[in-house]
Amino acid sequence: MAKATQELDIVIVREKKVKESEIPNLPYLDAIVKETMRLHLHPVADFTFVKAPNLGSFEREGAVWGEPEEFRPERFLEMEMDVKGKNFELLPFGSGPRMCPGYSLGLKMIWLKKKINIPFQQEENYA
Ligand code: HEM
Repeated sequence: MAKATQELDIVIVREKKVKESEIPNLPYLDAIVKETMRLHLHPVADFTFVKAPNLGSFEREGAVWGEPEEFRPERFLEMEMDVKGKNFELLPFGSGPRMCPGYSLGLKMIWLKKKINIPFQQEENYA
């Protein structure tokens, strides 16, 4: 939380609200989103992956992650890994032709979650 607050202070300036276009400038918060998905979204995937039932367990695989049960967002700063179906170690939206078509909207909405609690400002040209 301290690191996330510090990143917001440096990049966004306190009291100012975060705009969607500023999300790429917040790598630590992005890493928190990914780490949360790695640890907590795989049970959802387990239910939906009818074609490959154990794909969801890669997210907690020790050989892949090292201390997989530990909440450590920093791991995503040390590696290039996205959540869009390319990296099979982390598939909160599935992969391939039946991958979640709503992933882009889903990823944006995650930043609005109350638990992360980032004050958000609507973009002026937001349709
Ligand atoms: C964080 C939010 C979300 C997560 C974690 C998520 C996750 C998933 C997963 C794991 C699948 C199954 C993929 C597969 O079988 O390979 C799926 C399918 C699907 N998702 Fe999402 N989803 C999210 C948001 C959304 C949103 C916002 C929409 C629509 C606006 C959406 C629409 C769908 C649909 C229609 C499918 C079925 C696709 C198919 O079977 O061809 N999802 N989602």
